[in-house]
Amino acid sequence: MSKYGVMVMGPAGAGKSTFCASLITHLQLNRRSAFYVNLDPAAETFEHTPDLDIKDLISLEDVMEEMRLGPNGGLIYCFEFLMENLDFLTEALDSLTEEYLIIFDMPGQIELYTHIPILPMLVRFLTQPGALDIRLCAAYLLESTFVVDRAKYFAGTLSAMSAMILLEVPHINILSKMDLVKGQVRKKDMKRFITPDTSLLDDDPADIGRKKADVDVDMDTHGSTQDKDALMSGATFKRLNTAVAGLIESFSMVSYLKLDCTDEDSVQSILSYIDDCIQYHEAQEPRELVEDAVEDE
Ligand SMILES: Nc1nc2c(ncn2[C@@H]2O[C@H](COP(=O)(O)OP(=O)(O)OP(=O)(O)O)[C@@H](O)[C@H]2O)c(=O)[nH]1
Ligand SMILES: [Mg+2]
Repeated sequence: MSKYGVMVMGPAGAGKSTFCASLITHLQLNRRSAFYVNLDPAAETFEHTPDLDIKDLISLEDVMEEMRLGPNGGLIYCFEFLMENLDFLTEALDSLTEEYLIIFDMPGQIELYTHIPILPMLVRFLTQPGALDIRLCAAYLLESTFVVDRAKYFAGTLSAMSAMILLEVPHINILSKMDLVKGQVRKKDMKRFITPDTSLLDDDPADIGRKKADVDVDMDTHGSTQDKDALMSGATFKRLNTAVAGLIESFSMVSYLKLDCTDEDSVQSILSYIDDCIQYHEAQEPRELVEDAVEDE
């Protein structure tokens, strides 16, 4: 029996857990079954209680204390431990029917998506035919506020592309928290972020619908604007960004869907893409026909 799932990934604070919560609420409202798997050993609070929580296997706090590791090393240890104890996943997921959408809420440490092979191994295990056989879609979230700093946006896009190449499963990229940039970036300029446009690097920030002064104020919240300007405007930095953007363009793999978790239609639209990617409805249709027939009697 096939199972269906989505793995929600992306950098820290991108809105992964919020998206998982919105998705579950939306599925419940539409009488669909969700199975929520928290794979973030540091996550404390949830809008929906996880059906399976990695913290029941191992907690990051314990690992950091007992192994004397920092948060990133601790997280890698937790995932290595999970890979040695895959029964933890098999026992919980094996009996799920094709009705369920299994939602994996992942941690935000970027190392997990770029530096080490643990995630590809986990995905291979979850999707292996004859075993759990989950039809899995990866959803990679990037914060839409990154569009005010093009270097950050292209770096984030590169990490999304890296995850796509590493995981080798159907993949959608999502610009999250769209409500935060509404009215700040013109629609036609937004299109250039939806499908990355390298010429963005040649523009002045004021040209894409925001004043340079506003962007500098944003930067100031993360550190000294003066220092940042000096560091981030050098010719070498520009060449690096152009090379990164050129790489992204030459692969031509990444484009984004827009997500605003506060908008039900937006969540539905992303869910439709996920359903299409994993062909969820193909397995459900015969069941719905039978139900309709019973109702008609
Ligand atoms: N305005 C707005 N805020 C959002 C949205 N999605 C998430 N947030 C906020 O962004 C912050 C981080 O959201 P999380 O869902 O915890 O992000 P995460 O990716 O799970 O974070 P980590 O698990 O720590 O990597 C929270 O304060 C959320 O309320 C959104 O669509 N709009
Ligand atoms: Mg989270």
